[in-house]
Amino acid sequence: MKIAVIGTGALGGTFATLLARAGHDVTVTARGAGLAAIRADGIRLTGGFGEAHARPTALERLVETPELTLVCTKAQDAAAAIAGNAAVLDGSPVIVVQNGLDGVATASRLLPRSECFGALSIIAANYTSPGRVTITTPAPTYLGRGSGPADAQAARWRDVLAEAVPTRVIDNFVGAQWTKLVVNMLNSLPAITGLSVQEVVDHSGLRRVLTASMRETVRVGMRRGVRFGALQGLGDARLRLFSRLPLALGQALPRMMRARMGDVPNLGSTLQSLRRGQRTEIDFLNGAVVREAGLAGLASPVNVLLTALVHEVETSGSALTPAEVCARFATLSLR
Ligand SMILES: NC(=O)C1=CN([C@@H]2O[C@H](COP(=O)(O)OP(=O)(O)OC[C@H]3O[C@@H](n4cnc5c(N)ncnc54)[C@H](OP(=O)(O)O)[C@@H]3O)[C@@H](O)[C@H]2O)C=CC1
Ligand SMILES: CC(C)(CO)C(=O)C(=O)O
Repeated sequence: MKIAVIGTGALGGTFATLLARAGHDVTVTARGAGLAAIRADGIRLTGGFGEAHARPTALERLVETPELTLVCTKAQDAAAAIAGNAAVLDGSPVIVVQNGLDGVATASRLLPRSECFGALSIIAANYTSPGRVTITTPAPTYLGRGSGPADAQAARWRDVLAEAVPTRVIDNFVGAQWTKLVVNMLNSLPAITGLSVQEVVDHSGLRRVLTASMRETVRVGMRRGVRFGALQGLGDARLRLFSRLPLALGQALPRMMRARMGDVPNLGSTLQSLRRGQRTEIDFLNGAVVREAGLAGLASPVNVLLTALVHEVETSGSALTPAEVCARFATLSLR
């Protein structure tokens, strides 16, 4: 099958390489150093999905309509990346592999004639240098669209992606985006401190802040009328219970996520952007919680501060120590 991947970083590189290994005819779009590296030596993947080397066609923009396209940019780049290829993409099926709440809606707006799906990936992929990706956790990817039951088209694309990585089709994709948003509370503290996700969860003070940010996200979702979708053993009943437990007990959730992640350090995709000197996706992660809280008439002080601290580190270029982070949260009552 002719498959295009737009945005060939950590996840895009993973999908492109493994879909090529499965025998698909893969074209990727990239730019600058990434494009030059892929043209020179293809994409090399190491880690949890094994060793793989693919030599996909690499272009700045697509020139012909693929049978399936995966959009794998960070959320802040998705609109420009899709618009830049809209002339050939509109009318053909697109899967947006992205965290945050907005990916599928952005694609549907820019490609009104396309069927647009979303994929939520629990894979932890580290873009070590242009054209090089290491998988630190080989976890499943969840595919779907809308708030209803999974449909036959989603199941068809699941079958294609499953040739590359473990992929499941899910009901209530919109609710699952919220569940993934709760999981992505794992991203901001590594970006602020420079620590891995595992080190953050292992630090008692940072773990309290992390747990409070997750619980705040669940409370905002509940107030917005969200029914959390099933993802990685999490779902509506479990998350609602998590938001009501005493904070100390709630810390079992990030500990469970950490245990599933294994011990190979996971930087998270947000810290990886900072390490490459790029702006982060934070306004679409913790920032999305702040936006949704505003719409619900709720305060979201933990997510407001986490978003601000990531922007502070983006601007200063200097990480904060765990003690400095805890001091910045000292005046908030974490719950
Ligand atoms: N990495 C991970 O482990 C996981 C990531 N995710 C989510 O997946 C999504 C992708 O993340 P990730 O793979 O880490 O991101 P990366 O930053 O590693 O890769 C994104 C790629 O998109 C490219 N890009 C940006 N704008 C354009 C454009 N206009 N045209 C073409 N290419 C463009 C970037 O190029 P350049 O390098 O030139 O900027 C970069 O190579 C995010 O939403 C992330 O939150 C979800 C689960 C795990
Ligand atoms: C699940 C997690 C934290 C995996 O790294 C992720 O989604 C990310 O890094 O953006």
